[in-house]
Amino acid sequence: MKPLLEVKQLSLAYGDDSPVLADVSFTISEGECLGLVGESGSGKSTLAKLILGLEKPDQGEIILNGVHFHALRGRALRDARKQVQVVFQDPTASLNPRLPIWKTAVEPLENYPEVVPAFLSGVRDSSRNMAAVLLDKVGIGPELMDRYPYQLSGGQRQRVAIARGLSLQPKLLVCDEPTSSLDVSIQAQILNLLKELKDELKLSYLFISHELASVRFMSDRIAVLKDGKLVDVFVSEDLLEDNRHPHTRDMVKAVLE
Ligand SMILES: Nc1ncnc2c1ncn2[C@@H]1O[C@H](COP(=O)(O)OP(=O)(O)OP(=O)(O)O)[C@@H](O)[C@H]1O
Repeated sequence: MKPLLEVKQLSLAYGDDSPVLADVSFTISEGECLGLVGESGSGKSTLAKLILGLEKPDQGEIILNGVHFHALRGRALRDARKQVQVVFQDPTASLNPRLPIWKTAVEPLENYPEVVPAFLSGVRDSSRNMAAVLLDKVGIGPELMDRYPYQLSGGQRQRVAIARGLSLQPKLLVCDEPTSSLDVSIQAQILNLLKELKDELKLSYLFISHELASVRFMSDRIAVLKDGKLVDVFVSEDLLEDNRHPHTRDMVKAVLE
């Protein structure tokens, strides 16, 4: 399958500290979900920030659809940015408390008036109608459209954040611990929703979590990050194989115990 994202020998250190990421390389194909798992502090969120263009690497390259991301400037950078969107861990922090949720859902489309996602083609002239379609995709009915974030449950807020992430019909959605702030009972609903949306909209995901079970459920392949280095990359079905890296085996053991 064609690589959508190529990450090549990425390294980053903050100041004189030891590197947060060292020589990290991987690819994500079109339509693939790559799970990224690692302990707290292993560098997962930093890697996400690099892919989103929020940080610059000291060394290495990020290539999106054949284009070198960090070489881009101006309009070309703006065009590339819309292809990669993100859903963060805490929807309360990522939603504007002063906006009704329908406005938050379509905000990115206001910054990119030229973008017409296929699923919004019939309603592009009305922000409110676009919001209704988007929110419906994530299971938020029109009766909730005018609510503010504080009037929703955590799971509903994360659904709105997902709607916003999808609004520009990105190629890649970076999901950075998208269920970690939610009740266990709600986590499975959000994972199922993300899976359905991935198939429906033919998205690729970088799915980041410290929870092996969620990563295994979501991902086609799994990459294991330890102290800023990728120590293991494998297809999800091979998680329990004998030839896994010792660190991966330790993580599996910890879950089973
Ligand atoms: N802006 C920064 N300045 C200095 N150090 C940083 C900065 N951001 C992250 N770090 C350090 O980089 C390391 C990796 O952090 P990162 O947030 O990427 O890890 P993580 O795997 O996402 O952890 P968690 O699962 O706890 O979110 C940590 O030691 C962190 O303290």
